[in-house]
Amino acid sequence: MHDLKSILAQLKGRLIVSCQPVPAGPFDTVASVVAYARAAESAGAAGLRIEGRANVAGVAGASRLPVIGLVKRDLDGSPVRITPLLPDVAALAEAGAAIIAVDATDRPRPVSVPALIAEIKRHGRLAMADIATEDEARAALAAGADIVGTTMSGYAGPGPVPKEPDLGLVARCARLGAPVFAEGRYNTPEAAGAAIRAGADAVVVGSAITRPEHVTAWFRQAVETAARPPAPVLAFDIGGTKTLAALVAGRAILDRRVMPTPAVVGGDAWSDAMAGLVAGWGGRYARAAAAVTGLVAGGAWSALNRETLDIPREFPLAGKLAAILGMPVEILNDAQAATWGEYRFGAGQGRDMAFLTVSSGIGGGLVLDGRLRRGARGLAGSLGQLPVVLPGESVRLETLASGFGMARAARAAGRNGDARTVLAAAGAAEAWAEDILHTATKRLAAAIAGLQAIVDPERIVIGGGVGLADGFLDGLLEALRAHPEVMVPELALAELGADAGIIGAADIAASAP
Ligand SMILES: CC(=O)N[C@H](C=O)[C@@H](O)[C@H](O)[C@H](O)COP(=O)(O)O
Repeated sequence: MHDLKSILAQLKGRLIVSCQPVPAGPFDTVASVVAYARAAESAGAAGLRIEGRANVAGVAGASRLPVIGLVKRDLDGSPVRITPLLPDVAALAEAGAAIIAVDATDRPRPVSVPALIAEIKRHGRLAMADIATEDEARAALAAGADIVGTTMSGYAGPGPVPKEPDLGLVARCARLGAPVFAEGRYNTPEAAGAAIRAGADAVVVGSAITRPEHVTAWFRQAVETAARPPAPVLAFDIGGTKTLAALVAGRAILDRRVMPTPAVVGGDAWSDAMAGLVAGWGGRYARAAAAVTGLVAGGAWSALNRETLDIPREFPLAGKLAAILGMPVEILNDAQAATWGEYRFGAGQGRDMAFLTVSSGIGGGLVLDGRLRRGARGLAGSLGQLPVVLPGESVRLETLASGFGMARAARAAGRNGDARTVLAAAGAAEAWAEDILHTATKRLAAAIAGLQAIVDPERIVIGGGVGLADGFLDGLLEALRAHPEVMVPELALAELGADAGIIGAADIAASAP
């Protein structure tokens, strides 16, 4: 009889190694599976996950660790592969599995999940339910499962398999109160540790330890992608007034075309205009990207400021562009794309950095630990949206300190002209303009000091037509003097100018696996 409590106590907070060689590969023998199991045991693993009756019997005879047994079958008429049939349960129990894993996803199957779990219990073994959703976990527990495994997350739906493990599902299942084993794509020690912190009782790791073919492919792909000479990428930059298309290789722009952004975004006329803009470029690129004004999250595009561009709510831009171009299109916010461009090829190379573009509006982005941060809603780094509380009102930083904001202040002072006029007049020591510049830079400096306090980047890169104009950086540095020295960042001017967004977007698409 296998005692749930003592086996779970043995596995609690420990590593379980799944020894499942690539089918028909050089390690797909009982002897190799046993060798993997013994190596895992000698290195301190607390449990093993083994596929197939013969492998389970071999490992049970060679190791003292508890074995999670399963049988994979490819059935006609059902996508369920992990222990879908009742006779396999008996065979695994007889071979020495202490725990038997079954696919417990809500999909067409020959034998119901409750019937499989009852069969496992009948043989006195523990039932591990491999699920993909919290609802499936609830149903399996209600049917008597002893352990929930997040094994099937990412494999039971229609979409592509994600790269990262599903820590959110681990956390949600942990709240159900039953033992949870995190499993599936825990490919690094960091991810495995994160699973325990998310509430997992144990972590099952397979490919990263026992499938050298997979690990080799990960490294090969990373090395070859990094070594590849930059192939041209088609990139769009969709702004409030103009839409730019370019063929980009690394930081070089090979070709470019521009058109006014159509007034109505998303209709047939817009699709035709986008297709027309890149007509004749077919065959010159194999990847595509778009940097856009507004918010981007999960392939959808939304307006952040309806005055800049009136985008239909949650517009499926990635899908629409993919249909026009006939290939997947990476989409991202334009300021975040420019941040990545400056990080890869410009003033922020190789360091934790923030980027701020001060032009008609104010946008921004963050690169931390070599990764562009997009944020849960696509907002990360949007410093222009920072609320500024003034007596009696609350407005956003962008409304006050951007090019439009400075031009508005000039009109209020009875002057004509845009932000550049203000900067030129301030340079000539005209008091009215010095006043406006001082007010704008003072507000921006406060936000920048706040950003330094929150993120503490090594460098903040300033770009945008206003940010790069003569006199602006000096004004900003002057205004920063009012803040404690530790909150005054290292500032640098952007190096890629107006092309930063299109270069950054193209590079993100180029470096995807
Ligand atoms: C979805 C499915 O069939 N998963 C299988 C379940 O046993 C195995 O192929 C996985 O290797 C195992 O879950 C461990 O995951 P990873 O190899 O990602 O560490």
